[in-house]
Amino acid sequence: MFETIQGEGSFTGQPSIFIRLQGCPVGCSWCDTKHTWEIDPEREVSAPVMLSKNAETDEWAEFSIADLLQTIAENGWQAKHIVLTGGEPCMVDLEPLCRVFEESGFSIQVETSGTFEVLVSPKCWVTVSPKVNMRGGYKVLGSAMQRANEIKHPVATEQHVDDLKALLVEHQVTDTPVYLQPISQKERATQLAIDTCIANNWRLSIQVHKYIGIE
Ligand SMILES: C[S@@+](CC[C@H](N)C(=O)[O-])C[C@H]1O[C@@H](n2cnc3c(N)ncnc32)[C@H](O)[C@@H]1O
Ligand SMILES: Nc1nc2[nH]cc(C(=O)O)c2c(=O)[nH]1
Ligand code: SF4
Ligand SMILES: [Mg+2]
Repeated sequence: MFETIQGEGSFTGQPSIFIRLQGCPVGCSWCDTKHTWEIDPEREVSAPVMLSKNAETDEWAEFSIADLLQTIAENGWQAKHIVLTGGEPCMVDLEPLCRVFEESGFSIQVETSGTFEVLVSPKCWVTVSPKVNMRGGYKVLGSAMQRANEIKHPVATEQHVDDLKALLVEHQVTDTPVYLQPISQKERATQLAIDTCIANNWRLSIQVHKYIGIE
């Protein structure tokens, strides 16, 4: 859990509190958070120890919703926007968490692969980053594509663009904003994303935090 600037998608630039949930079975080869994949019982630590970490780690801790709110208050964090990410946050029913945070005056956003049912509050902003043919064998759910407030697709090859176009047709998505996000700041991927955004009237998401060296 950390406070930073949202670096992706339509909330780019928004001070945000990130809550990174441990665990993801989707298996994207280029995933930039592979340390979140396994929930290894031997890597469990206490909540205070988890919060003291300032580098990527495969350690994890259990937090109650009250613990999360207390952490925000204790740190004096001023952001009013919460980003639930991971790992794959939608392996959990996030609705109770959304409700408590919204009652406390926060807006909520979830970053998901769309491979699990999206259980969130009606007001939660849902960013679906659909995954096609990843190692874990999961498929993007139509219900996630329909619920998406934005679709953010990582690209490095023409195949990634074709995969996205096929998904948009399959799930009849026409009005949702589409972002292309170059995979791992590669120059060719960035050029492909720029050209494809212009050709399709889509938007570009360049993971701003990685260019300015923040979390
Ligand atoms: C690490 S994922 C966690 C949330 C969820 N599992 C998902 O995939 O949306 C957060 C975002 O980072 C994107 N992402 C992961 N690795 C990336 C990389 N190497 N380059 C660009 N985007 C990446 C994902 O597609 C997703 O939009
Ligand atoms: N600054 C910042 N913005 C982000 N937007 C989505 C992220 C993620 O890992 O889900 C992320 C992240 O890790 N850091
Ligand atoms: S679904 Fe998200 S967290 Fe899981 S492997 Fe893919 S990018 Fe990483
Ligand atoms: Mg990230």
